[in-house]
Amino acid sequence: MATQYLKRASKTPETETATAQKVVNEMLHEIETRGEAAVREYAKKLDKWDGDIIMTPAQIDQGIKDVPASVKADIEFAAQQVYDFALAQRRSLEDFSTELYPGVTAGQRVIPVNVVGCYAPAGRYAHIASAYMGVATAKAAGVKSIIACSSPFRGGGMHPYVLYAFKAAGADTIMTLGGVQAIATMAYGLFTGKPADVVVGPGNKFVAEAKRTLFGKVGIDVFAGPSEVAVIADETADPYIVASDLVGQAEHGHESPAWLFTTSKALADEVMGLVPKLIEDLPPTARDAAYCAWRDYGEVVLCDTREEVVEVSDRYASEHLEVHTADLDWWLANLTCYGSLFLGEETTVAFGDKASGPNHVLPTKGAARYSGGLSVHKFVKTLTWQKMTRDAAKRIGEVTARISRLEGMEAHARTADDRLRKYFPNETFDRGEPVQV
Ligand SMILES: NC(=O)C1=CN([C@@H]2O[C@H](COP(=O)(O)OP(=O)(O)OC[C@H]3O[C@@H](n4cnc5c(N)ncnc54)[C@H](O)[C@@H]3O)[C@@H](O)[C@H]2O)C=CC1
Ligand SMILES: O=C(O)[C@@H](O)CS(=O)(=O)O
Ligand SMILES: [Zn+2]
Repeated sequence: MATQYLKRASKTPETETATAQKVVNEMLHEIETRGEAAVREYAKKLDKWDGDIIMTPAQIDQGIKDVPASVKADIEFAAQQVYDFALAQRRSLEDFSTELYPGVTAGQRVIPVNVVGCYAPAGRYAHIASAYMGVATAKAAGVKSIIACSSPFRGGGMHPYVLYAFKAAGADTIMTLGGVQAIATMAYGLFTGKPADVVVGPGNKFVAEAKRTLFGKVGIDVFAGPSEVAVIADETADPYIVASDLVGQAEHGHESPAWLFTTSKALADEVMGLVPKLIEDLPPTARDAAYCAWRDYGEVVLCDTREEVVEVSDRYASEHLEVHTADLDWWLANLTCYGSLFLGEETTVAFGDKASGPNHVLPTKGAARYSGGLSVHKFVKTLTWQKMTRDAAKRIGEVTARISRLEGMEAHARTADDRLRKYFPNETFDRGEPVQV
């Protein structure tokens, strides 16, 4: 396969994993052992926060009192888009029952989990959109108790717009806590007495590792760490728009990969020329992040054919994937690994990040090979049930007894025997040879 790296990264999304895991394991051990006291210590040490953890209604009102009406309107619009998309997802999931064999009825119920924890990051930027991405989706799923956490913003309390977004989307409890200590608090039910059944939300490498480590004790949405973007572009693409979209996501942080996969050398050359200029033109926080991200993680891959591009792109399984090419339907039909797909120049990752509707909490580090992003599905359980008539137990009971004995499981077999004997005392059945060992 003829692929050529016109720019190769010195780091991969896995580069920082081991360091983060070490920090997270130590913190989780401390929090598991010493509980709320350890959480308060980390909040003070890492985020300079020693105020209340759970916000009272009066503190919430005070925190949002100066949010301008126009900001409220934008947040409400975007939160509604996310809620409506999630509600459409919820409606696509149906309870059903079916007769599998005469007299054997089985079905599924789709029901929400009881308690969820939603995290919205606020280290480098105030992630207003992440606040409604989690909470509005949990609300659409029908979750009764939604606990929301975001870190104190730059040494102060919770950012007022993040707070407003939590409240507008319908959070029941709001806590001023960031990072590992927030994720652990929600998972263990510290301060609230309500351990979350599922903890969701994006975050930096520490947040993502904390969720990964706690998975099992608590459900999680997906490994949603430092943002990634990939753009697929052919000779029909606009190099300026492509470069702008790569830089648009590289501003997330030092560890945010931006990848270009293309069949056009001319386009690749133009984009590589433009990206540093666009980065140079950014304000300081964004410039610093995007500069390091492009330097360490940026890649440009040139392929001969679009089939090769699909292969490369599926291997990277980027969190966000934009396609700027002719024949968009072909790409939609052929690409299989991405967190969310943005087809055509008219849409862009930022639209999905903030306001279009499909969720922006998405898989990173290759997790898109096996999972999509946050959706209503992550907040519901598909539970199965069954019942049967006595007549149906005849056939099912016989097969069960025989298979149980073939497995060496005599006690299982006897539960079937008992029923056959009780319901059909005058009949004989082939129930297999009793297990002797
Ligand atoms: N995959 C996805 O769906 C999304 C990912 N993101 C990503 O979320 C991330 C947000 O990161 P941040 O701005 O940092 O906010 P954050 O809220 O995730 O992290 C801030 C917290 O990190 C903790 N922390 C900082 N340094 C630490 C250290 N040395 N040891 C232990 N804990 C430490 C602090 O407690 C602080 O509260 C970005 O990487 C962004 O790309 C954002 C939105 C969506
Ligand atoms: O990684 C992501 O999903 C982010 O790009 C979302 S946001 O830009 O932080 O809203
Ligand atoms: Zn983004």
